[in-house]
Amino acid sequence: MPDVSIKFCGLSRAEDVSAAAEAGARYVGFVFFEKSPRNVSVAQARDLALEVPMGIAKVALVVNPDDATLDEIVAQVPLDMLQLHGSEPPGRVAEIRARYGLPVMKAIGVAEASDLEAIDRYAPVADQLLIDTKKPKDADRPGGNGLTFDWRLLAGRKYWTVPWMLAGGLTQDNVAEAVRVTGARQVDLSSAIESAPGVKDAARMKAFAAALRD
Ligand SMILES: O=C(O)c1ccccc1NCC(=O)[C@H](O)[C@H](O)COP(=O)(O)O
Repeated sequence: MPDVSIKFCGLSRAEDVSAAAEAGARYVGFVFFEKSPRNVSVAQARDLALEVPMGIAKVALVVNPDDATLDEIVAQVPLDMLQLHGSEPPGRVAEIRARYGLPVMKAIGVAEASDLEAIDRYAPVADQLLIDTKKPKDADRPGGNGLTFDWRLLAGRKYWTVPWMLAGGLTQDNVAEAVRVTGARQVDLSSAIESAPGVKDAARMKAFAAALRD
């Protein structure tokens, strides 16, 4: 198994941060999206971020944010990256990257081959891409739905001009296969490390990391 970096997303308690660090996460994500069971306030995110050990990147996940929202988050929360998980067009991604001077990861939702065309549009304006399952029509959030997409869509893709992460329904049982099929060297997940919606579980984080290591 190659070395694969893990991002655990949607942490909301200090013990989640400790568990993520202990499991070997290289990124942790804080979700700013009111309809999500993982939603955190700016103050909560700040407290959590201050608990994150050096060397683990702190990522703020936002959905079609306006400048006022981002101004507040960036001013209050010590961050290493912004994750844009809405329908932000490439120009807005570039604008956010320039305005805040933070690396930006743009999420791209995939359900079919044509969705991959977005990779070429966003790679020039983002520092990383997050290739995630496309939001189902009836879902009330654009990510974190615990659903996979057809990984074979990425199988033949050799050239990526920016680093990328694979996401969408990854679990301790399927991640080795997902990495094998797609060639991903970074993975992101949320649902499979929860014991209930929004409640992270230390044992599941550990088991997921072990599945990638062993
Ligand atoms: O997790 C959320 O609640 C969420 C809400 C709004 C936008 C994005 C959201 N999550 C995005 C992530 O980065 C998830 O980790 C990613 O979609 C994978 O989630 P899962 O399929 O649950 O592992």
